[in-house]
Amino acid sequence: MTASTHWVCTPAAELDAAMGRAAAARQAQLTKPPGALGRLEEVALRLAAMQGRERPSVERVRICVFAADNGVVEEGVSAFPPSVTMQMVMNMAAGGAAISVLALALEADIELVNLGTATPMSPHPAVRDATIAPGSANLARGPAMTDAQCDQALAQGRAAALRAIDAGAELFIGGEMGIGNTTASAAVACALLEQPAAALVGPGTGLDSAGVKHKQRVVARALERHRRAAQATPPDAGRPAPAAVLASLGGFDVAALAGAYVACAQRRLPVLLDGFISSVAALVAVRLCPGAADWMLFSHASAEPGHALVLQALGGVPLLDLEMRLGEGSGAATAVPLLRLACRLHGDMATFAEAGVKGQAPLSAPQ
Ligand SMILES: O=C(O)c1ccc[n+]([C@@H]2O[C@H](COP(=O)([O-])O)[C@@H](O)[C@H]2O)c1
Ligand SMILES: Cc1cc2nc[nH]c2cc1C
Repeated sequence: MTASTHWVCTPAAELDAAMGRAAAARQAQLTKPPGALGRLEEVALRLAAMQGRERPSVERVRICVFAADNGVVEEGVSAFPPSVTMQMVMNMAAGGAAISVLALALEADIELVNLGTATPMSPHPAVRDATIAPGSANLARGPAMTDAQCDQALAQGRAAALRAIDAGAELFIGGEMGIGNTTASAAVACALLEQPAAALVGPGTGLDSAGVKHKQRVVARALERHRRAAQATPPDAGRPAPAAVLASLGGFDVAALAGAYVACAQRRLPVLLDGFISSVAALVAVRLCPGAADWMLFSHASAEPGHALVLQALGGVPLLDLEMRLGEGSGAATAVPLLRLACRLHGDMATFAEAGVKGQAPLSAPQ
């Protein structure tokens, strides 16, 4: 591990358990049968413990989309060409992408960070240029990133989280745009969860079943290459094993998301995870910094089949299942209104005493 990446091992902040209890006490007074608002209640209590406020709020949302290309696309693992990555970032900057529309509708801040596309991107005032390289290398044939590139991507994620905190964000959503990144994400998840390629590889942007089979073979080859390389090279004593997996099999966007999630957890900013790629990055974050798990909320179940296994490993049950599989942070953005409603209900409902409603304690059966 380079000195510049020691920060990923700094423990996450602790939740404010006392505030969680205070919020639970308030929730018990609200004019409803206990538990009747279901998981909206749990969300409000978790946010209270994260934000250290009895009445949490997620009005100020920061969405940060990390864009990067993936050299593994030369193996024919995506239904779309890599040029789409750059074109979609321009579309996001122009307001035409799904995440642009969602951010506007939610009045959320959106930041676009270019970590390196295969097709050169013209400078744009709405796109932060943080180019590391014109995409990662082909992970089926060699490491996707050098350790230095991986550390740079992690640091870009951290910098984005710190900017969100400086801007007063109450909730962080990380999104990504990168043709080929479901291959990189599946490879990272297979290595971390010790699963075969078939358990985590899916159609991504829309491969047919023959395409998925081919993609599985490519990931299996990458895992074998990674295994041999790890055996041949003694592990860098200072480098955490998950960071080595990330550099070998990941992508710049996955690394930046992982860095952002770790930094949010260290600085007390709640994170709302998105779909498959975001959740694999969250798995990396938790393996680097176990306490990061406390700061994560789960928005939706992606239609990408591998997502279920990653969610299971994270112990997360998503709020929504809308069969979305877009990425960009779009599933997380779609769940923001639910989080806002959970906070409003928790903060603004009357208590039994305020409303003069009797029967706060459940009636006991007559003796
Ligand atoms: O977030 C998800 O669950 C998700 C599932 C499938 C595809 N994607 C998006 O599709 C792109 C990657 O797909 P692919 O097939 O090129 O690996 C990338 O830009 C992702 O944002 C995203
Ligand atoms: C058009 C398009 C938009 C996307 N957004 C996220 N991933 C994407 C992949 C494609 C192909």
